Order: sequence, then C-alpha cells, then structure tokens
Amino acid sequence: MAEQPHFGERLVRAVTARGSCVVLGFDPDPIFFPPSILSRHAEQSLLERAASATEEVGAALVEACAPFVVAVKFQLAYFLALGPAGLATLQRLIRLAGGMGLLTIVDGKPGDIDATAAAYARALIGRFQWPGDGSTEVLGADACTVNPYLGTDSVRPFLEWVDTSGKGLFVLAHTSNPSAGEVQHLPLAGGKTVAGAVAGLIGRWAAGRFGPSGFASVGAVVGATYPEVVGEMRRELPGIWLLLPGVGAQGGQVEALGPAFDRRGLGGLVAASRSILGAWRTHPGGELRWEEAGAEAARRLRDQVNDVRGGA
Ligand SMILES: O=c1ccn([C@@H]2O[C@H](COP(=O)(O)O)[C@@H](O)[C@H]2O)c(=O)[nH]1
Repeated sequence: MAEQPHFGERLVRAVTARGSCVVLGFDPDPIFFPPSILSRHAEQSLLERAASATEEVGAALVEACAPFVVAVKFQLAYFLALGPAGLATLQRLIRLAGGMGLLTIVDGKPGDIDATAAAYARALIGRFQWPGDGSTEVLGADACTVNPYLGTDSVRPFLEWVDTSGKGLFVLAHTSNPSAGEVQHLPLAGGKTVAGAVAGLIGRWAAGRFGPSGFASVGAVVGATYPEVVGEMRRELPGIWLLLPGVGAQGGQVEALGPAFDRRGLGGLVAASRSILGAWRTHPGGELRWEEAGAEAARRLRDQVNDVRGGA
C-alpha cells in the first residue's frame, strides 16, 4: 500500500501550487443536468441510465473546473440514491479527479458506534480487510466528513486512517442549514455552546496531527452562512482547515469569509456545488456550453476567494 504524505501538508502544497482554495462540490441532482444528457443512455434501466449520466456529467465538470479548484467534494447521498451502479460511479469519479491532481473528499457525515464507524471509515477513506487475506481500497478518497455527535469513540476509527495512511478528516463543527442553531447554539454550563464544545473536541482530535506547515490532517466543517461563527472557529482552532460549504445556492457571501484565513492566506476551503453544476441555467451559452458555464463559475469563485484571503 503506497503511503500518502500528511493530508494537512498535501492541502497546503496543493492550495499553494494551484492558487485556489475552492472545492468543487459534486451533488449530482439530475434537475441540474443539461437536458441533452438526460435524454441519452435510453436503452438502460432507469437507475443505470441515471448513473451513466452522472458519470458523464461528473467527468466533464471535474475536467472543466480542474484548473480553478484544489479538491472535489462528492456528496455520497446522491450516489447511494442511484443504487448499486452509484457507488461504482463514485469510485471511478474519485479516481478520475485524483488522476488530475485534485484532492478528493467524500461528504457522507457518518456518525455511529465504534464498530460501525470502523466500517464507514474503511468504505470512505480506508481499505476493506479480509481476515488473513490482505486488503483492498474501497472508495479510496483522500478525506471524508464525519458527524461528531456520538463522541470520540465514533471518530477514532477515522483517525486511525489519518495516522496510518495520510488521510484527512473534516468534522462537522457548525453546519450551514437554517435550523443549525436548534441544537448547535444551545448553551452549556460554563458559557460554551454545543458547537463550541464540539470545537474543543476537534482541537483534541487534531492534537499531535499537525504537519511542519502548522496545519492538521483533522479539519472542521463550518457553514459559510454563519460568518460570525467562521471567525470564532478560526480563533478557537488555529491550524485547522475549515471546510466552508454554503456559498452560492445557500446564500453565504464569500466577502464575509476573510476571517477563515491566516496571514499566509491559508486555512479556508470554500465549497460550492449547485451554483457550479447549475451555472449553465443562467449562462448566455445555455445548456450547449454547460461545462464552460461551470468552469466560469468555478473561476469566478476562485478569484473572489483569492480577493478575500489575502496572502495569495
Ligand atoms: O453544514 C454543511 C455541511 C455540508 N454541506 C454539504 O455541502 C454541499 C452544499 O451544496 P450547495 O449546492 O453548494 O449548497 C451539500 O453536499 C451539503 O450536503 C452543507 O451544505 N452544509
């Protein structure tokens, strides 16, 4: 098994080399596919047809956006919704993106007891092990997201792949959705909120996992729709990569994300999905130039993020 270098360091190098802190999100909802692609593959069953269209759209979008992004975040739910062909499609798209030098993240947010978490970890970033007969990579992403609600023993199996295989982990710290505060803003004894307590745990899980550039392989997901929380998390978690979904379709503003970055212009990763895949719907070229529309949206986002991150 080829050892990958430390994930936090790989991110530092990739962001610096590519001049981009943008993560292309791929959430393959067919309502955002150009109609010409939907009408293809008609000879296949419905789910197989959807998987073929997803692969075609995903491959073209990743290729078109590659010059402007540092990583691709694949939303696991959409691939599961395609049935058995969906996971094979996801596996091939992860390999394709990796072959283009992009880091890959599977956004599945599992959270379960230790034994089950270990199976999730093997599936997303690890290897399947057959007792006494070796192991093989499953999805083979560079990193995944995880839900910390069950606490340390549910996150530990993922940390083992971080430590042994150079993988990365992004732990939900404060989500982007409108109802996030129902639980995450609840006050705890001592003045912290639930999200603040999770940030404390993330700091503990990252400890000992920092690379020479000062960045850890354990990161945090913080919704870009709560910019004040982004600033708080940056102060609470120095050297932790913040994965920031919520710009574009959810209304988060790039201009408010400056506090995510350190003096070197590092530390924030701005993720956008629907606003890139669906960009053709408002592009003058329409569906005929849908890849170009996606690439333009990614380039624009890269430039906006570079304006706010300084140090670039
Ligand atoms: O707090 C969170 C955590 C994860 N996400 C995921 O990011 C994308 C957002 O898609 P857009 O189309 O750019 O809104 C999606 O996969 C979410 O599951 C999030 O939005 N917020």
